Amino acid sequence: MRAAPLVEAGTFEPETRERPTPGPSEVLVEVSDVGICGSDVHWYEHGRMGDRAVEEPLVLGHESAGTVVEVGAAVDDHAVGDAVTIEPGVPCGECEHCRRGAYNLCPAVEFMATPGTDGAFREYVAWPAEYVYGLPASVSAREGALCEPISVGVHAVRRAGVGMGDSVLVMGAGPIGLLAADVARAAGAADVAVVDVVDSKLDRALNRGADLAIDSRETDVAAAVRDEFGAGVDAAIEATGAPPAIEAVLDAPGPDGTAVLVGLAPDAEVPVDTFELVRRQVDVRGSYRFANTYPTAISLIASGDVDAAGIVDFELSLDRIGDAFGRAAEPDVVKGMISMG
Ligand SMILES: NC(=O)c1ccc[n+]([C@@H]2O[C@H](COP(=O)([O-])OP(=O)(O)OC[C@H]3O[C@@H](n4cnc5c(N)ncnc54)[C@H](O)[C@@H]3O)[C@@H](O)[C@H]2O)c1
Ligand SMILES: C[C@@H](O)[C@H](N)C(=O)O
Repeated sequence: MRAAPLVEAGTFEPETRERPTPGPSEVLVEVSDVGICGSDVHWYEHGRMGDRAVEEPLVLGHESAGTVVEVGAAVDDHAVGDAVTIEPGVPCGECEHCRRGAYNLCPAVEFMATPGTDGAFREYVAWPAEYVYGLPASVSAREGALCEPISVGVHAVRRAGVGMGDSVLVMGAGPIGLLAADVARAAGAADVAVVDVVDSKLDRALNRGADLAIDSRETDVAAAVRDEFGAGVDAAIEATGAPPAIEAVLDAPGPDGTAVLVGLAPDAEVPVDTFELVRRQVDVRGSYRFANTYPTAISLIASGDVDAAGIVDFELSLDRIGDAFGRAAEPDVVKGMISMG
């Protein structure tokens, strides 16, 4: 099979590998569509993420879908020919977090496209059937692959406790922000405001149904929030990782509101006005990856509540993976994808 591992920062070395054989509880998926995530671009540009480095060739890509072509002997809920999406993290199933259902916090999780666990920029993936989900005919493989970033949005919206009639501020109109905005609306939000610093992304947020798009280069977000929502929003979701944006998100909720931090800012220091957070009794919550979200993500696409296809700017074939990563890093691109065909 064809695979395109990253061998060092900036270099993919496409190669031919042996097609994997699924274990008894696994299925073999012929991959058709894979999204390029910001974390893939980070690995590509830097060859490392924090203290983890690419020391062996690493296949990137963890937003994937395709067709089942083989099933292990113990698998009875998938059949050859099923259209499926693959959840990229396989937790241990035994630790305290796994046992209480919060398997996104499993310290032993094997997550695609991190050192030791190859991702999906390859023709075939053998994966535990438990983390492979059937797609209805109304959901394309391209959309199915995007169940992964939708899952990040579903988890964030659940963490935010968004309910009917709520006002929600989403910071960032990248894939996570745009999809989280759709999910918040589906959860019942009456008002959704999206903030970004790129014109085309603000336009895209409005075209997808945001009630308000705030350009934080020109507008003070706190003032805009007070103008529009009085004391503040019910929930604010941070999906940029930019320190000023994190500050604004902590400032956006009104009394008893919630701020959910999704964006990653590994080395940043962010000033926090704890007095204000206490006075307004704001819940500040982290949101890490996702757990038990794939069925919800699939039904949100099928119902039309989440426009997954609408975030995609381009799809290139695997042999153009270097070009695709170059384009994916451009500021006005929301989502690039690789097609394996
Ligand atoms: N917690 C998790 O499990 C998890 C999962 C996936 C992604 N992430 C993180 O979430 C964040 C969003 O992911 P993404 O893939 O959408 O990233 P992205 O970089 O594609 O999108 C971020 C958006 O924020 C905008 N932005 C940058 N600075 C801003 C500012 N000061 N004010 C307003 N907008 C600003 C950018 O223009 C861009 O549209 C990233 O930090 C990513 O690492 C976290
Ligand atoms: C959750 C996933 O999308 C994220 N990029 C991660 O690696 O954690």
